[in-house]
Amino acid sequence: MRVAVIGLGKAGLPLAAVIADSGIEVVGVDLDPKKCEMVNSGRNPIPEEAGLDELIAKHGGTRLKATPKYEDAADCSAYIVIVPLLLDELKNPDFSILESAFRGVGRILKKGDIVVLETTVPPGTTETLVKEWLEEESGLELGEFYLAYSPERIMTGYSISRLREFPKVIGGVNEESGERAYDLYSKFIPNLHLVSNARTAEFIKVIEGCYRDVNIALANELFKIAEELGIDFYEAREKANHEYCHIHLPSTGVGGHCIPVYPWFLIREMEKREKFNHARLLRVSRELNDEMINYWAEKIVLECMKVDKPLSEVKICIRGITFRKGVKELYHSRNLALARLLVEKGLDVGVHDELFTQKEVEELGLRWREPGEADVVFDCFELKIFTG
Ligand SMILES: NC(=O)c1ccc[n+]([C@@H]2O[C@H](COP(=O)([O-])OP(=O)(O)OC[C@H]3O[C@@H](n4cnc5c(N)ncnc54)[C@H](O)[C@@H]3O)[C@@H](O)[C@H]2O)c1
Ligand SMILES: CC(=O)N[C@@H]1[C@@H](OP(=O)(O)OP(=O)(O)OC[C@H]2O[C@@H](n3ccc(=O)[nH]c3=O)[C@H](O)[C@@H]2O)O[C@H](CO)[C@@H](O)[C@@H]1O
Repeated sequence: MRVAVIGLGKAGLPLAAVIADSGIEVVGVDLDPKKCEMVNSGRNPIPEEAGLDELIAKHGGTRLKATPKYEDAADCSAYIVIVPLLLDELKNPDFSILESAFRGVGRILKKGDIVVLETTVPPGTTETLVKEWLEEESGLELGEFYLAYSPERIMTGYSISRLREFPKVIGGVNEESGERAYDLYSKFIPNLHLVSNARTAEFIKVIEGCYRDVNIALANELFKIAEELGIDFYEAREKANHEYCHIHLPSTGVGGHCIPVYPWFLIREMEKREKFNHARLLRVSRELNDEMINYWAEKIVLECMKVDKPLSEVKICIRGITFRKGVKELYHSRNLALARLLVEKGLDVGVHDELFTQKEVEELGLRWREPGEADVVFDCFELKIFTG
């Protein structure tokens, strides 16, 4: 059998490599021809992913063949789709990338094939939109092909170990699809759980993100209260946490492609159904986390006011602009948003990030500054303000 993985990004490539490493032939379809070339020559385009270098060197171009053309995957019998789903400016899911990927699969779909979606989506997406796109494009009806959903639960940097150890759930749009998808995934995922249906599997992933967002909002709120009361939050947190209490870590807010996005799937769906009160906590948590940059900006300005210079001449350095430490990714980065907010306030802000070069920072429209050349340094990951 041959399996196609559609989308060789931070989530899709580790999955494709793990499937290939289990002995199955994989065709990776990605619109980016440069990425395909790299994979086929055994070079890993995601160097921060532990263990991926070895797998790509071993299977790239042999058991794992990458291509920008869907037609090259026409002789596969299983199609796993993992391309991004972003939010539009009104925070509604923008399905355009997913639609184009499924229409691509629909054009080469054959009787008996199985299709599995892994991208995080609003519950109900697989059984409605995805089914329609595939049926329209292939001329087949569900039953002639099988359709399921299994959320990707990796974390960039730890994806290979997560795929091999972390529990993974899978659910079909009907019973037969669920069973077939379970049999397929059992060949390369050791810790696999079949759930009632695709909608439940979709919900599981979304609520995991909601749990983190709400709990991080709580941690941020408690941090602010602790500061106000003159209490060391971290000391208190360490002693407060036990089996039944897990207070998360405070931050400049929640960034990345995942956690700030998923609550909106439920918020917008409840709004559509006019159930406004069903998603109030989710909405408030989003606001609290996004507003953390205002809290930190105020603290930084107060520190700048202690420097013996006019405020606009105080040299500030924002250290760390990625959405989390160690991952070169700026999507919804609150650290980057904080730097931009301080610039908008007319302050002399430079940034420093060990994952970026000066040129890359300048291309973002920001100034590069070494921490040693600043009067006030804010470390976005340590949440510490230093004076120079
Ligand atoms: N990265 C993570 O930590 C993570 C974790 C869990 C779940 N996910 C899920 O995975 C999804 C994808 O995330 P990612 O981090 O891999 O994104 P990414 O941006 O790293 O990669 C997406 C890849 O898809 C390719 N692509 C785009 N449109 C395509 C199309 N029509 N056909 C084929 N290829 C196409 C792009 O060229 C790119 O290589 C997310 O939306 C999320 O739902 C990601
Ligand atoms: C731990 C984990 O499995 N996570 C994954 C997550 O991965 P991720 O790459 O988005 O990273 P996270 O660590 O979750 O951080 C997100 C943002 O939250 C901030 N944060 C975090 C913890 C905290 O206590 N206080 C905070 O403020 C942090 O700074 C950053 O901005 O999403 C994936 C995609 O769905 C999921 O597989 C999965 O849930």
